[in-house]
Amino acid sequence: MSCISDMGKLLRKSEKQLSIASTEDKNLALKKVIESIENNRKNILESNEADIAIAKENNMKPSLIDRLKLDDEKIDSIIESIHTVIKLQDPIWKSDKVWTLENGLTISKMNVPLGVIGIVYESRPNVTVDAFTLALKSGNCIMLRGSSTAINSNKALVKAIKEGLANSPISEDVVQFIEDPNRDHVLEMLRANEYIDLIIPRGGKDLISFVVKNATVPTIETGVGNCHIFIDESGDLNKALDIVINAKTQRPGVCNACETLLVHKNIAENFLPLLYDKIKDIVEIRGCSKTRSIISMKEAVESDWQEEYLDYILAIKVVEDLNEAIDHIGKYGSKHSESIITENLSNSRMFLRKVDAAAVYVNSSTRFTDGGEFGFGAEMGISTQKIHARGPIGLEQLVSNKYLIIGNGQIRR
Ligand SMILES: NC(=O)C1=CN([C@@H]2O[C@H](COP(=O)(O)OP(=O)(O)OC[C@H]3O[C@@H](n4cnc5c(N)ncnc54)[C@H](OP(=O)(O)O)[C@@H]3O)[C@@H](O)[C@H]2O)C=CC1
Ligand SMILES: N[C@@H](CCC(=O)OP(=O)(O)O)C(=O)O
Repeated sequence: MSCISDMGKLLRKSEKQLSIASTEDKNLALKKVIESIENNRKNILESNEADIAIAKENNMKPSLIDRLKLDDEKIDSIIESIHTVIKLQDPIWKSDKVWTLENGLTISKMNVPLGVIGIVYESRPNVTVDAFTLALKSGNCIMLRGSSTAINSNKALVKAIKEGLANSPISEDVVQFIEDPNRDHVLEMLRANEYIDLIIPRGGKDLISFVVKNATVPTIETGVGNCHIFIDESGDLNKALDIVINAKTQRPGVCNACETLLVHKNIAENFLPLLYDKIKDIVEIRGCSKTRSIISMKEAVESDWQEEYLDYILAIKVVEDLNEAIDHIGKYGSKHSESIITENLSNSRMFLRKVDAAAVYVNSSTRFTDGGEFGFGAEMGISTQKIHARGPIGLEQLVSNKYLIIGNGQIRR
């Protein structure tokens, strides 16, 4: 028997218990997991050091090592996320829609768990805990398949989660982790309709296209982030500087970092030298011909507009106006996060309405597209598709519904 079907059976067995667990029991289980992460902190950090050492040997780039690395501060923030999810309202067995028909039937639309969720995710150990936490609070069991590059960290975190659950009213079987890095198991997950109700692929282009081609289990796709910032003619240049520097350099290895900057032609000569001065020592800049007529730099070619660098590289294009910026984003953007810097209300409205993306910003950094930042405690991924869930996937997106109809003998005529 394969590891997927073995795990699938355990998950299906635990599903019923978890789907009807009380909020108190789920919160208690999460508190026990927090205690256990604290108790396992040293082991988690040592295991992460092992992953980092291997990543360095394999020449993983620094921006991606930053994504993989855990330290005390990151463990504290993982724990903080669990605390936040504990405080959030339980989305299950809640209804915002109850009505009575003329024949006296009362119908309630109730939130219920999806069942078993499978997630395939990138080299980011915090996702192991975030995904488990959101799944548990929303009454869903979860099968975790993290990146092989984070295997030691993930094993240590799952050990801590299971130890916590063992001291709680919720079975430790509600979470299953695939330890074998063979990608054949991913394919098996994608087709395990008997055991998995929803797959969330969280990663790059190759993963998403592999999933789209092969999955028979329903999926919510997350997507790459080719995110833009457009500095409009009326943009406040001080705000623009802070926002661009934040969106490019705070964590360049993540999907909501800015990859291309679009600058209105009427402010390009003022703005570009200011920006260049601030970032030239840390960010490689590639520009269109108009940008290069203001500052000398490497030429941006067609592939630069398409690329998600996930690195200290920024492409810059000078545009005629708002419409050209919106068209460029429509052509090259990945429908993740897009921002306009403007003091012009009608341009900000136009941008908000016309740009088709999961998160559209005015005068702020694209880095805010994040479940934690949005107040969801954590995120299962950021959906860039429109069906069912769009943007950061939190508790509210991890539910299905069920209609409850209460009568007193009605029949249909
Ligand atoms: N919108 C969102 O929510 C998010 C988007 N992203 C995007 O993800 C990308 C970064 O992730 P990256 O580090 O490249 O992660 P990858 O896409 O390389 O890997 C993610 C996971 O998928 C697995 N995987 C990748 N390709 C395949 C395949 N063909 N078949 C089976 N399994 C596969 C990996 O396994 P293994 O590593 O073991 O080979 C890993 O577990 C960026 O583009 C980023 O923008 C990332 C996170 C969130
Ligand atoms: N929401 C996260 C980014 C999403 C994410 O995990 O992306 P990535 O680091 O590309 O795997 C954040 O703001 O840090």
